[in-house]
Amino acid sequence: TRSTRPQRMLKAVQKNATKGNPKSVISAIDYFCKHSEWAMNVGDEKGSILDSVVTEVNPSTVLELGTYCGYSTVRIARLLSPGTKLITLEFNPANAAVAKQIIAYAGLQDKVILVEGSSGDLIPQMKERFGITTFDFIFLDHWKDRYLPDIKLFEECGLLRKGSVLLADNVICPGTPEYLEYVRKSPRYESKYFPAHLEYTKVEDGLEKSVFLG
Ligand SMILES: Nc1ncc2ncn(CCCCCNC(=O)c3cc(-c4ccc(F)cc4)cc(O)c3O)c2n1
Ligand SMILES: [Mg+2]
Repeated sequence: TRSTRPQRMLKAVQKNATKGNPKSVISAIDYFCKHSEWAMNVGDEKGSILDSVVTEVNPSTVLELGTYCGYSTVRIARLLSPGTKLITLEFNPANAAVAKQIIAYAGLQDKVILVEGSSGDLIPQMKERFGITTFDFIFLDHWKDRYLPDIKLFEECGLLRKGSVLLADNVICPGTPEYLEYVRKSPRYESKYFPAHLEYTKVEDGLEKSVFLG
């Protein structure tokens, strides 16, 4: 049967990247998406903004919603301090299987906990299953209509502390209007928009960074 796009992306990584070299894995995926097949990774332009926010926060506890093939997982994990792990949630088992192999190819498997399931089910389990009190950094890149219910879930579950940083992908394209309205209007968040483009295109998109004020 025909291979899937994530499987072809994995093949491109295994062919063009150097094992244990995260930067080469990132470049191989970006090359594949620019020259072979578009895929919904955060990409290099928005990825550089992601890098700068992760570096600035230097988080000890990290959560990613929507692993897909592991591109942003690799981008984040490569910047974490020794001993720090990131938890990434993916509900599609086939994508999770590809992501696991791409993360391992980058040599970052010891810095990543990949959990299969949906954010709505897993967020309330974070404390008991992973001993998390609060998250320092959260990257939202999953179902766009889950961004708002999930940020409210973070508040209800006491998973945010004064200074927790949430970074949301695709706030323009495909768009997350209710989420944007919430974080920009709420007195409990300080929000900032980083303009960019939809990965590998000239279409307008951007990242919204929201700091929880407690
Ligand atoms: N709740 C829950 N919990 C856990 C989960 N794990 C996975 N999922 C489901 C995630 C499904 C993929 C999400 N990502 C996107 O849909 C996405 C789309 C585009 C895009 C596409 C076509 C265009 F023409 C233009 C833009 C670009 C992006 O950068 C995107 O990130 C989960 N859900
Ligand atoms: Mg995205």
